[in-house]
Amino acid sequence: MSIEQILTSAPVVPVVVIDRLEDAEPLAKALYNGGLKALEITLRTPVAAEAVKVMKQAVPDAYVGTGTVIDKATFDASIAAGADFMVSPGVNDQLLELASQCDTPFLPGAATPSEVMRLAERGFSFLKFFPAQAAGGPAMLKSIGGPLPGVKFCPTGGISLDTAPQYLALNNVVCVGGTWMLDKTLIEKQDWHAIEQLARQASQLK
Ligand SMILES: O=C(O)C(=O)C[C@H](O)[C@H](O)COP(=O)(O)O
Repeated sequence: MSIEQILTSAPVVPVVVIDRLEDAEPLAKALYNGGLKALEITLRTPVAAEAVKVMKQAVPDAYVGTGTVIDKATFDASIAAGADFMVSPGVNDQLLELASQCDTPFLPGAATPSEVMRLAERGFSFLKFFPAQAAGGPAMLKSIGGPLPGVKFCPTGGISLDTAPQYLALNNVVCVGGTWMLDKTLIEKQDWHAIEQLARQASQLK
């Protein structure tokens, strides 16, 4: 399994912040049944690593990865949870070293041409562009694609249902990350049917 296969499995990667472990199974099923095949579970809450394990069992054909991988602790926690891939908002030397010794696909983050070039030099041809909207949005990515056409991106950060198509239209974008389908009120109410509908809407974006 490669990061390319994972990122091309659907146009949108939902970036999940999970607060209640009991939500993990129905939430994963709603997202997957709605057509979102790769799920990024941020390691920002106490139950996140356990939620990854639960989700992998609930939707065995999905790619369940971790997000907010920022240091050795979060890297190791991802491996221990059986993550199918790992996403970082940026990168550092320690993560590059850990990733080079590990088969699990890793998607580091970059927001400037120099960061993109350094990661391309290390062999990465797929990167997270974060924080997408704040770092210049589609115009910035289009500009980066001029001199650096070989690197493809999953822009994430501040992207909505309305702005996602502007990113997806670019040659150097494979998918976008977002949280808009994870409506907090619907999750609070455990309205999984409505979440599935939002996921389906996202999965049909072009
Ligand atoms: O946790 C990480 O590793 C991150 O990089 C942050 C996420 O990508 C953003 O939380 C996306 O959230 P929105 O801006 O609502 O789309």
